[in-house]
Amino acid sequence: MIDVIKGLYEVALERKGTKQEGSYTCYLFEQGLDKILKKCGEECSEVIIAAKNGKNEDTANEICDLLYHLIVMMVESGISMDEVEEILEQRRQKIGNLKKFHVSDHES
Ligand SMILES: N=c1c2ncn([C@@H]3O[C@H](COP(=O)(O)OP(=O)(O)OP(=O)(O)O)[C@@H](O)[C@H]3O)c2ncn1[C@@H]1O[C@H](COP(=O)(O)O)[C@@H](O)[C@H]1O
Repeated sequence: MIDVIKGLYEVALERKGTKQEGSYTCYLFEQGLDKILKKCGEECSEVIIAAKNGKNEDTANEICDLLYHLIVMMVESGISMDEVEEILEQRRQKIGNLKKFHVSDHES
């Protein structure tokens, strides 16, 4: 999966650098960060609704929409894949992340 995501990031970077006729990614970059963030918000809500509806195929599709728009947002904001990967890798070293207040929230 990480290779597909990295590939998508590369395509988005390319679209940011070179305008291409009929490209939805170029359209998003032209519209700017606010539009991209709006789409991230919409797609996030659609993931939640699909998950709540319990149809995994629909949810998986919405997750793909969200991932795509997050990647466009990363490119627009200048956040690299390596940056995110490094944070995920650091977190992977840590276990036992449940905080005490989470436990008491759960119990109450
Ligand atoms: N993964 C995606 C991807 N996921 C979703 N979408 C588009 O995201 C849009 C979301 O649909 P919506 O109905 O929410 O939005 P809309 O009404 O079409 O547009 P808005 O006016 O709301 O912005 C659709 O047009 C989808 O086609 C994507 N568009 C592009 N990609 C990838 O980007 C690559 C380059 O695409 P182009 O930039 O179009 O060449 C493609 O090969 C894909 O790999």
